[in-house]
Amino acid sequence: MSIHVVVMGVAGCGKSTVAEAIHERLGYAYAEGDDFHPQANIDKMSAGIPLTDEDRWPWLNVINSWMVAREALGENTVVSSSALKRSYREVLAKDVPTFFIHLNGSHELIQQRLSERKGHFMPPALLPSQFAILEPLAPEENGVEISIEGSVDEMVDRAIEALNAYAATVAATVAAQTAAQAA
Ligand SMILES: Nc1ncnc2c1ncn2[C@@H]1O[C@H](COP(=O)(O)OP(=O)(O)O)[C@@H](O)[C@H]1O
Ligand SMILES: O=C(O)[C@H](O)[C@@H](O)[C@H](O)[C@H](O)COP(=O)(O)O
Repeated sequence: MSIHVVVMGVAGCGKSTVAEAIHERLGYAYAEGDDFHPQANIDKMSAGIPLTDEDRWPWLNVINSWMVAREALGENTVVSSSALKRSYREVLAKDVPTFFIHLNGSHELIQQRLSERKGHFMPPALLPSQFAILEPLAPEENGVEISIEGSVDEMVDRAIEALNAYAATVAATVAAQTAAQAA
């Protein structure tokens, strides 16, 4: 069983930064969720208009298909995707065991990091609309929330520690299944 990670949270929380670090440190196949948006979605966000559920379903399905294809190849994956609502996460995790890492921080801190980011289509003015629909992980969802406070290295270390703990539970499950089959 492969491991599939979605790094989630509002625009500017650090998803791409953390997902790339997981790719670099652990070798998981990596995709930037924004790269799967149709041009119409990019145009809409660039114009300062929040996406609707209808805009997001096809995008979420394409990301899910990418993960499902990698699962079939036995690859581990990490993808950045805002995954703001539980219903979005259900689409992302369809037919593939998915671990969500929610990067959480204050509106003020994320606004500041967004306003300093250069060369990105997402206007900082859309941040309130992202917080407005954000549904944090429920206890029964497969994932963890980590703080984005501190340096990039501190944030990445927290994410990798959480992922390693999850990977250990997956390995233990696989070992138990293998032992049961051999018995
Ligand atoms: N812990 C951190 N400390 C300082 N700057 C950060 C930190 N995490 C991310 N950043 C910066 O904040 C901005 C948003 O991060 P990014 O990874 O692009 O977020 P997202 O992919 O969620 O939109 C980027 O300019 C990034 O370099
Ligand atoms: O569902 C959405 O409204 C968008 O996907 C949004 O959440 C995402 O954040 C943008 O694609 C901006 O990209 P960044 O998150 O990288 O800023």
